Amino acid sequence: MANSGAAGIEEEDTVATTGSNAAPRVAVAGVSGYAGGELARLLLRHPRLAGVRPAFLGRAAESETKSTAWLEDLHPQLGVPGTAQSNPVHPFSWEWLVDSGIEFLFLATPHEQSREWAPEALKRGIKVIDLSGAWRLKDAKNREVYHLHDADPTQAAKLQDEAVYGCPELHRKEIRTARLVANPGCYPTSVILALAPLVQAGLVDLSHEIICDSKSGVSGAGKAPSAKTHFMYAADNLSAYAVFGHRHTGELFEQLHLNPDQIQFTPHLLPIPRGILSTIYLRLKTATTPEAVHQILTNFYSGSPMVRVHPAQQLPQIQHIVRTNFCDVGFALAKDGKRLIMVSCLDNLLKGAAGQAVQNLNVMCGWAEEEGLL
Ligand SMILES: NC(=O)C1=CN([C@@H]2O[C@H](COP(=O)(O)OP(=O)(O)OC[C@H]3O[C@@H](n4cnc5c(N)ncnc54)[C@H](OP(=O)(O)O)[C@@H]3O)[C@@H](O)[C@H]2O)C=CC1
Ligand SMILES: CC(=O)N[C@@H](CCC(=O)OP(=O)(O)O)C(=O)O
Repeated sequence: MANSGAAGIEEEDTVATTGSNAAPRVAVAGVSGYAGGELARLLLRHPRLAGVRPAFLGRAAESETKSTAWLEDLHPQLGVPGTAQSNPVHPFSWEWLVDSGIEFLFLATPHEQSREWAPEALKRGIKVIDLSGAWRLKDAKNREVYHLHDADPTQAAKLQDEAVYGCPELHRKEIRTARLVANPGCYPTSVILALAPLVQAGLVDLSHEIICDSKSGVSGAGKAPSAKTHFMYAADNLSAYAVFGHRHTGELFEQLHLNPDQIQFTPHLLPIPRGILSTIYLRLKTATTPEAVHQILTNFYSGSPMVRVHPAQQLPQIQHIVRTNFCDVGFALAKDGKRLIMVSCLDNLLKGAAGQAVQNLNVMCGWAEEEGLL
């Protein structure tokens, strides 16, 4: 799996290895961010990567922000900077990545940067798992919300066709052989995993709009402070935002094969650091029983270790999934057997971002999907 090595490169300037060549060499760009920090934590303790240290990259050397020398300066929870166990952060450089024999590049970077870097990586034979929204949407209309610019639109269109939406529970087979995996958005992961089994089974009465009411902790907005994430606004508060126009709506249309008349999505900012809870209101075409709904969900997720289906009426809670890679899915069915409320919960930085990205790496490498995530 691993490349043969980096001929002519100084030992300390490349990815540090500890002897084994069996593990692939992986790198994280955007490691100073919230999702990048979680990726670093997961990759450093991943059992399959024990022989080869992951590489961590900051911005390019010539960019305005100075790259920090140690990962542990950026994320002190990972250890003490400057010790034998600490990890260097390299300035972003294609030459360095190629010379270091990197095979998988995680992009925990803004959408525009990921749109530019993914083709560059693939050109150099490096597979990409992109955490941004840059490559998730097949329909150009849905993508407009990201205002992406392509240096080579023809090549970008080809790559967009090739990109695989990185929801292993739906696209495991395609992810296995993908070169470019577009990790899903945090909100869409929670909504899609709750709805897909029922929508795919054709059980949902789509003459009634599906209403998705989602609430996210503040880390969903990234580390850059803003008026919205300011303590004085976010604390002791609950607010709806991006009503009728959140950029994640396109992912729901495309992945659930629904149109704007059939599904409505409203996000809310919750005054907690991390976690998402989605409450989804829908109607079934014919009256059914809680046991039948539960059976459909458990059948759908029987081979999916990261989704936990709750028994009827036992609704998931954020406390139970925070700092885990699980998505918990539960439901309550009204007495009429038709009005159904689905509730799903996940950690936006894990199953909603870094954890799902590592899950995708596991699938691409043919490892057990949950490795390094339990
Ligand atoms: N937070 C979340 O819950 C989720 C985030 N995502 C996506 O994951 C990606 C990362 O998110 P998150 O960690 O929250 O974001 P942060 O804002 O916390 O971190 C962004 C990272 O990108 C780097 N960066 C910013 N601009 C550039 C640039 N021009 N070139 C290179 N690097 C750059 C930053 O470096 P520096 O420190 O130098 O500024 C930082 O490392 C985003 O695309 C986001 O949409 C996806 C799902 C959930
Ligand atoms: C609370 C909060 O602000 N959440 C972010 C979404 C999280 C995210 O990063 O999703 P993408 O990867 O699609 O950007 C938002 O609503 O914009």
